[in-house]
Amino acid sequence: MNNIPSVNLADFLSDDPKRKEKFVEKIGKAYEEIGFVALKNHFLSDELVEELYKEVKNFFDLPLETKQKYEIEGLAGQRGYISFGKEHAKGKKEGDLKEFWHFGQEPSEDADLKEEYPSNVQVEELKDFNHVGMEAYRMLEKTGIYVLRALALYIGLEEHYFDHWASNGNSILRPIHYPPITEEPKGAVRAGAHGDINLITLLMGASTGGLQVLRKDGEWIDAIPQEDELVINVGDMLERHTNNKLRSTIHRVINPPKEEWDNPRYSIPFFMHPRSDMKLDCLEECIDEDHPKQYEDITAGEFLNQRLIEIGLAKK
Ligand SMILES: O=C(O)CCC(=O)C(=O)O
Ligand SMILES: [Fe+2]
Repeated sequence: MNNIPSVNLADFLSDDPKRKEKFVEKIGKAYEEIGFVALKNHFLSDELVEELYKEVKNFFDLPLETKQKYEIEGLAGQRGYISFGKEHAKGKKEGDLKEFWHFGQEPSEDADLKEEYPSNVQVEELKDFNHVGMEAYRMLEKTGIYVLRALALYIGLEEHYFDHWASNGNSILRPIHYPPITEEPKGAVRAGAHGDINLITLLMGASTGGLQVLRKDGEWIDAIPQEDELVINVGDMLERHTNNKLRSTIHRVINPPKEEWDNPRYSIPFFMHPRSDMKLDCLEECIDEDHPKQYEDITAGEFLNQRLIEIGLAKK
């Protein structure tokens, strides 16, 4: 059952101001309540999604020694391959039952950010892997910018408030492979309960099931979108910036029942980060007598570094 609200980006892009306004209200309310929506009419074509899955599956099918060539020390897991079991949810000791890849930002010439972002790691064995990944990256970034515009309006900010911070931001596209489960996982799960670090996450592949979201009443519910929908949720950076008005909801990926252990799972989240110098200080629009300021001032870069240490990807 699909328990998360579904919204249609075509409403936001429509010339009819009423449709646009309705989209803003619906997505804003959903993020105050459950923190997740399913989005239709994003900018990823079916062909691109299909090609990306093909490349991603081919990559994870490569021999482990080949994949390990692309696991590069000193990048805090921010680019290239991250091996099985390495990442764990904040506060949990068991590693998640997953291996993954990170594509990072390739900023436009005029953005003056070349020095700041490490280069992407190029997979020699698969000639289309990198360019297909980056094409999807750009379409997800474009989709995310519209979602952030809707949220800016909902909060009472100027519509384009996030544009500068999120375009050429430090976003990450993360294809994940959850391999078949071959032995009793002893406390480990495909993805332990966590909130995402970033502003918003756009997730492809949740239609295969396994993703669960923690509702305010403490109940875990399945979040299973239609095949053509992206699941989009608010992350900790946006929760913090909006002084808890928009919620970064805890979610997890559960292990399947034993008779389905043979089935691998693939999913592809896009973690939309701002530029590192964005201040995440609680917005004045979100502070009043009933909602006093909840967080210390911090930049996106500082917040990310703290969190990468807490989840096992960066060293102190
Ligand atoms: O695999 C999924 O469906 C979700 C993964 C996730 O929540 C994450 O990587 O942050
Ligand atoms: Fe997540």
